[in-house]
Amino acid sequence: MPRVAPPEVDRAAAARAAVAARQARAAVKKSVHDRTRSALDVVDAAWSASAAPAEASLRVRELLTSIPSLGPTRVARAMEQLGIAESKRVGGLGVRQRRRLREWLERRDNHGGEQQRARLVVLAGPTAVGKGTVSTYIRENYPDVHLSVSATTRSPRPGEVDGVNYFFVSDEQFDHLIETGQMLETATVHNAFRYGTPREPIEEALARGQSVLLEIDLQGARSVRKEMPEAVLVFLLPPTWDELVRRLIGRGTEDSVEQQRRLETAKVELAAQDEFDYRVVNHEVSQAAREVVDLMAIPKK
Ligand SMILES: Nc1nc2c(ncn2[C@@H]2O[C@H](COP(=O)(O)OP(=O)(O)O)[C@@H](O)[C@H]2O)c(=O)[nH]1
Ligand SMILES: Nc1ncnc2c1ncn2[C@@H]1O[C@H](COP(=O)(O)OP(=O)(O)O)[C@@H](O)[C@H]1O
Repeated sequence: MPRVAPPEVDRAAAARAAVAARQARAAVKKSVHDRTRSALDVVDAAWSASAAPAEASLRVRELLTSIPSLGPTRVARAMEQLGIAESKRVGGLGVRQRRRLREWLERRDNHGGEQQRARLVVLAGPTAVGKGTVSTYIRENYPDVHLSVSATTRSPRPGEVDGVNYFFVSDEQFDHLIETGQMLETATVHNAFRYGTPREPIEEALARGQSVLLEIDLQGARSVRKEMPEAVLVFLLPPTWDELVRRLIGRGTEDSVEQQRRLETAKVELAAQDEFDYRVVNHEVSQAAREVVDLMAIPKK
């Protein structure tokens, strides 16, 4: 996307923004909260119509290391997760990079600047409610969340990439993964193929301090709860039953017999929603995604 040249500088606003920039660079006297708010001001100022060179030319790395509690290593890791190159300046951020950076700073701020405890969140819900859509949104917009990649014995659909959407394995390979203790949970879904969650990438992500999202079926959610009681279970709900039916039919990936079968299963699954810690209604994808990500930050009930 071509970058739009910033409109002419408004002097008063530029001066205000410059103050915000100085604050962001100033000594580490202020609280983490204040510093995080200043950093947010700088990000906004660099992007506002009145962008002043002071904010725009500041490197993101410098901006982040100006926040106490964020050392160079943590900053480098955060920038990698946020998809921001090491040398990037605040004024040179793309729209999505800026949004991710803002959200990341906002979330840190909401938790008093402390590195939040990494959480394992399980997202389940009836067929076609939008689990895949919400998870994809989270993968693309919240890069500091680790999305677990499941193994499955089903074949890839057009456009699906091995290692990104799933690890596509044979029945024998799936057996081997189970026998060697590499799976956190497995289930046969829709009476068809086997699916399972590899254990090691999850443990590694949690050890790094990264929260993890599993998008799995109801049986899988129950197994994870047994194995890891500290996991947070989130049930994604459709706004209405009719909307669920519309989404299933609208997706057009199943024939009408399979659709009926899945809707019967959906009724059973909806009846299990009380087993979950939280319910999120998927009215709108970005909102539902945010609600799920926010749950990674609050203590388990
Ligand atoms: N238990 C379990 N279920 C999974 C896992 N991965 C995916 N699933 C579930 O398997 C079901 C089928 O997924 P998929 O083949 O992508 O088809 P779709 O849901 O029809 O798009 C969905 O309900 C997923 O939530 C896993 O690792 N474990
Ligand atoms: N919030 C939403 N509003 C409208 N349509 C949605 C929403 N979330 C998902 N969808 C659509 O509903 C269909 C089913 O979503 P999908 O992510 O495949 O469901 P699941 O993974 O739960 O089976 C898709 O066509 C998707 O584009």
